[in-house]
Amino acid sequence: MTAPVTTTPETAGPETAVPETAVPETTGPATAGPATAGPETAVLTATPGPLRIEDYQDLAQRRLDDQVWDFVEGGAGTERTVDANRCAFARVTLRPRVLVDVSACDTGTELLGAPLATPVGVAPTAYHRLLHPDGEVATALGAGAAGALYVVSVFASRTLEEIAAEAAGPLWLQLYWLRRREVLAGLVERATAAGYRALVLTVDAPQLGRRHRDARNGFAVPAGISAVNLDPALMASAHRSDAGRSALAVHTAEAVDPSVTWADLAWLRARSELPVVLKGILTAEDAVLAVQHGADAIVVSNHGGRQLDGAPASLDALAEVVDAVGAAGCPVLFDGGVRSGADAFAALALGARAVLLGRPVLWGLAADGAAGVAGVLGLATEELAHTMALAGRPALPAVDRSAVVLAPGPAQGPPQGPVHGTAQRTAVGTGL
Ligand SMILES: Cc1cc2nc3c(=O)[nH]c(=O)nc-3n(C[C@H](O)[C@H](O)[C@H](O)COP(=O)(O)O)c2cc1C
Ligand SMILES: CCCCC(=O)C(=O)O
Repeated sequence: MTAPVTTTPETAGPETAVPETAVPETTGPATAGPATAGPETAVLTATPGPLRIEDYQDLAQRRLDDQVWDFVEGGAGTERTVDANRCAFARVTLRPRVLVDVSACDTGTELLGAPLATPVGVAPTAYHRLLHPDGEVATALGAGAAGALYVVSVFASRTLEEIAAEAAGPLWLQLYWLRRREVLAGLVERATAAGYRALVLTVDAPQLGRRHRDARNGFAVPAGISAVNLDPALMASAHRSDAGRSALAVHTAEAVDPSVTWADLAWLRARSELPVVLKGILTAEDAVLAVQHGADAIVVSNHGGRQLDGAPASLDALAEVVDAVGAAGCPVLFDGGVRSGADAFAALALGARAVLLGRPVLWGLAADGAAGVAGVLGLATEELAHTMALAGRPALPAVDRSAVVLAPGPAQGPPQGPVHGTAQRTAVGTGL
């Protein structure tokens, strides 16, 4: 279990006095020490708060135990799809226009009827109490402070009602198709009553991906943290640690129905008036089927490379899906590998209406609870506005395909050998 967090600044050098703690006021500027100091005065150089989203990753890694770190960072199989998500952003070139009035850049948008201050939102991720004692309530506070959409995971470790009570912005509920339909129906009812505004059905996980890090770690959800919105009887296997296998994989196999098909979507539709969003679409064929089956929105996603290893980078699938739904007017959201406002800009330019952050929000949460979540989302939004200004696109409708070139990717390379626990990933991408 992770202790409540105070942020330890980067060490500035052996002879430099570093304050004990410096809790970042979200992304506030560095407070510099005295500019000059006499020989008898200690030189105080406070290090800046996080300047890039990956700064939160560093802070999070220092706070999390190795197993939780591996659960967050890891992906399926060789993790080549995890890598592909990031590498795709390194193939983006931005095409700036000049002499455009960019004195005010507007990141505001609208999604399924809700106005949003930013098109950068929170992707559904499980068990936030692994990262911070307040769990999803802290995430909701952070998302609300940033004016961002928060998609709550069905595997949340706080109740849907607790989360809703603290949320200042719109909430959507992500669902897996549970074998026990009455549990699924109950969740839909509760979400509707608590004011959630859409149901997001994740369709890329009929089984959990083969996540070698979690299997090696015998990763299980620690006692005291659980998916409290599910029947406790459903949770036993998620807590049982066995060397060589992931308890989450066992639990998913028990809880999630792999036989669900397009035809079942009518059942969900009939249960609720809420819009239904399908998350995990990567092909034009499925995008067309989604529209035909009445999806109100689609999330282009490969689950952060945690499901089908070898699936395309999300960014490479985006234009195909946008083109396929084109005239239907079904909004397309995007996730996978977004680590900066420039990355968000690229996905928006390729046709996404909004982008969701998965791991970065968890880094912010681990680093500094609600303030860390607000910090990550605020930083991404600030960087997006900055990119819009320098690219000469002061509003989101102007962030269109003329603003980017995405060079074709190389065929994905051969596996790069075994994935080791707490492996370091190479940072690549547009990185502001
Ligand atoms: C620790 C972790 C837990 C996740 N849990 C869920 C989940 O419960 N439901 C879901 O649909 N996706 C889940 N995802 C996938 C995210 O919603 C999202 O697709 C992915 O993280 C986006 O990629 P990114 O992490 O590179 O931003 C999870 C991802 C991570 C890293
Ligand atoms: C049983 C937890 C599954 C959550 C999930 O979707 C993920 O870890 O990617």
